[in-house]
Amino acid sequence: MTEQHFSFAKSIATVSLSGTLPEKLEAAAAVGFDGVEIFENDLLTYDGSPADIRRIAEGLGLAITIFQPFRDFEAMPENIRVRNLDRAERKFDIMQALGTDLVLVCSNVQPSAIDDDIRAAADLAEMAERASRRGLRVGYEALAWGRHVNTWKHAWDIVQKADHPALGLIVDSFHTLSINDDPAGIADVPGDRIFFVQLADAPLMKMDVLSWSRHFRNFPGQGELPVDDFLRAVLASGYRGPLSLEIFNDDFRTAPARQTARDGLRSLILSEAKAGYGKGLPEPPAFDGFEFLEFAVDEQAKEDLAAFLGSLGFRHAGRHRSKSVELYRQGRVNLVLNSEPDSAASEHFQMHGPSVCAMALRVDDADKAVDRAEALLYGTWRERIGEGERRIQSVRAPDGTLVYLVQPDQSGHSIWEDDFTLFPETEESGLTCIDHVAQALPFGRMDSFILFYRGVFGFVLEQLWELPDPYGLIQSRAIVSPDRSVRLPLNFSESRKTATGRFVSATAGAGVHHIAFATDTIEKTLTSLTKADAPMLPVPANYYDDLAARLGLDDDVLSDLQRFGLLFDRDDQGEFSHAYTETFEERFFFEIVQRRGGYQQFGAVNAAVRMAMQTRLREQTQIEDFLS
Ligand SMILES: O=C(O)c1ccc(O)c(O)c1
Ligand SMILES: [Mg+2]
Repeated sequence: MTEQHFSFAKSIATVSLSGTLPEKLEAAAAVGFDGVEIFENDLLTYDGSPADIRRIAEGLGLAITIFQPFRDFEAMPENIRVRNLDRAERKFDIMQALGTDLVLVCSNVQPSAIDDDIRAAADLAEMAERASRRGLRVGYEALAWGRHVNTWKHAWDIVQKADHPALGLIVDSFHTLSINDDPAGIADVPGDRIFFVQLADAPLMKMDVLSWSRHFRNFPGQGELPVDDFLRAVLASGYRGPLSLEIFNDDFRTAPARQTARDGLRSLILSEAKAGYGKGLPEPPAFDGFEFLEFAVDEQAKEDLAAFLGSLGFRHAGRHRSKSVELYRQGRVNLVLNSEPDSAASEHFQMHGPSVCAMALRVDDADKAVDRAEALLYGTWRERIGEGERRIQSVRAPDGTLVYLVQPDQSGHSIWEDDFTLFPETEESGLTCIDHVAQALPFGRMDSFILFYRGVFGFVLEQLWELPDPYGLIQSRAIVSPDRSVRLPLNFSESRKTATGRFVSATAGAGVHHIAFATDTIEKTLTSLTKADAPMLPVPANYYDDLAARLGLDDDVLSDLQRFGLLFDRDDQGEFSHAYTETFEERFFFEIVQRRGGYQQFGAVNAAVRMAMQTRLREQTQIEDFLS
């Protein structure tokens, strides 16, 4: 085995998972972790002995990698110093019962702590000496909010001053990266003097670092800290101990433990591979937009949706050779309506009603992408196919929906030519391709989806938006392929009454809640949609007054926008005009967009208007239904 293939032991702190202590251990073991950090609080609230935990862990094949934290120890006034050393001896007893040899001492946060590195070093040396007599070791970690010690370098200085073989350094990516401290120098610490490595990411937020750390950490790859740079520096030191996830996160505390644990292991596999270790991963594929979207429908929904799509200029372009599957097409947009009984689509329909059950992306190499998904523990799926039909590979997104990967075939045929009877072309309304597909996620699932799209596909995370719905806030964040041919805004809401919240309840889970089609001639497109009686969402006149004031638009530009019912946005890069349809059966809707210049956003400034209009229409319909 070459050095590059060295695989690190993978560990997770019990604080990262929900449940009782045995439940946490079971979840960690079930998904394949090698070890766990026992967080003292989880032990205190467990009504068994440390020896019981040791037995459970052993039975599950889990090592106890560390016991933590031991707080407010070093450089205290003399009377407390003696008490602290006694306290340490009691914790050593627990460690021996647990069967772990390492304890984490985090830097003192007490106001009474003395600012004296020599005292701190002497105290830690004394603790390490006592630990070593019992075959135990002590690791010292700088908390970002430590009273006097808050950088890895300062902690390392003290460890060097203490100069005891049973005392080493512990580094934690969050504490270093949250205060913008440079991890590069960790590469120069001798690897065997680093006793333990903790990894955590976090979204960038403006708040005090203690609250940020205690509530918003997430797994590497889910946040915005440069954890990869941190890990590269740490591994350059020669460290070969465990990599351990230590995540304090309010959502993780409530989410099912196995689901969280599996994401954690994925995140470690990914981090290790990016640092050049472990089994390695195939590169993500290159993308070329959406090949199709598939809707799960029954006979009635198929008829209604086909009529809706017809008003948007889609033509019935083909029928599957062996299944009850219809193709609607315009430009490069392919929409598939699947009512085949006994299929993945019908299963989706049973659970979620009429909705998008699969998304297909064009890639250069589907096999490679599926291999990468499998290496990251994601499910894959191959549907039964008829004679001579193309087998399309797919991976399962965190909500269970399929993401198909379509690569160019050697024959030069498209999947449509291979699997469908195609009908002659007719007139269209100028839609060219799918611009973006927006999804509504159940609350608390954003991190899982981000890890999936970033990890498997190498997508890039965009800015977070807070969109005011009439009944609550919606958080929205797009994730896009590096070439931007695939754009996926992801929305979630704490309130069940917002458009996103209602969608999640109505469809029993995550799903596509709108699909945006691109056009190069939006006014012509809207003219033909109006002629076809497409149910477009009206825009209130107030919107245009505000737009005029905000962007200083010419009167004739403004009156054109208003005439076609267009929303508008502009940034340094370019301009964006867009319009929405009404909602199909309270479920999903469509958007028509035109980008000009280098505009890359999604018109988030206009989302509030859209949601207010949707709410009004919905309430109107409810009243009419009630009266009729
Ligand atoms: O938030 C804390 O107190 C805390 C404790 C132990 C750690 O290892 C840590 O990173 C943070
Ligand atoms: Mg830590």
